[in-house]
Amino acid sequence: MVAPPDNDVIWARSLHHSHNGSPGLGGVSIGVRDAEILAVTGPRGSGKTTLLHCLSGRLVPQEGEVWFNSVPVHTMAPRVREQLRRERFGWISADPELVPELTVWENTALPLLLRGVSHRAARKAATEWLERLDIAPFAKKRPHALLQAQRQRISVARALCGAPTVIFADEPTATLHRADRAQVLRTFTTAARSHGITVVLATHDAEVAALADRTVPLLDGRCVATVTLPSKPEAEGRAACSLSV
Ligand SMILES: Nc1ncnc2c1ncn2[C@@H]1O[C@H](COP(=O)(O)OP(=O)(O)OP(=O)(O)O)[C@@H](O)[C@H]1O
Repeated sequence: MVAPPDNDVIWARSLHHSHNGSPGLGGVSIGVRDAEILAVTGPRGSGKTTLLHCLSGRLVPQEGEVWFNSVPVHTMAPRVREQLRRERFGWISADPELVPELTVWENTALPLLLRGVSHRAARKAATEWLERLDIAPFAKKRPHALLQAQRQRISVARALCGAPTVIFADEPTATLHRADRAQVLRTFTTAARSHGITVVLATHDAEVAALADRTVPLLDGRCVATVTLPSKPEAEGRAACSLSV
């Protein structure tokens, strides 16, 4: 095994994975730097979800390596991988995947409660994130009483509440209306940047990808290029434009 570069939080080499014979990934290598927002883009079926599942340890690739902070994930026992995901990663998908029996604040605080943080401290942290996402008034309600857009905000709050090292966001705003989408994404990316959270964001939406520092386009399960976006005022020092295949 080749050790990954020190400055990559997530590093993967030559990932291959097929789903019951249907090709998902055909040899993807990727490095995700500390505190960057990386967009994985591509049309439907290009392998974005499969890649995020492999990078986050949800799925073990049939071939290839995944490393997190220089620790191999692909060789971890399932329980260790699950612990890594619970303690260091956050996950947001297009479908909020909330626990229907729990209230909004309990759903938000879940990553902390699962780690044994006290109810009082977990509730305080959850309330802060719910306020930032403008859904604090619903804290005591259950998910079914909320609109889809509000439920999606809870799943964003839950991912941030766990103070993870990396958040994997798979089409996080695909089901939201345009105005909602812009606000949720702005809150999410601003929070990730201010807390130094690395984000791997899968999207087929160019407007969403434009919020990232760097874009990795996929096509038919392969990387076609890596694009570093022109530096923004808050991203001084990044390369103006680079292209590599
Ligand atoms: N559980 C599965 N069973 C069978 N085939 C699958 C499964 N999951 C993904 N695939 C196939 O793997 C390929 C990559 O799918 P994947 O969902 O990773 O792409 P994607 O870029 O995320 O697409 P989308 O934007 O539609 O979610 C597609 O051809 C898809 O049909």
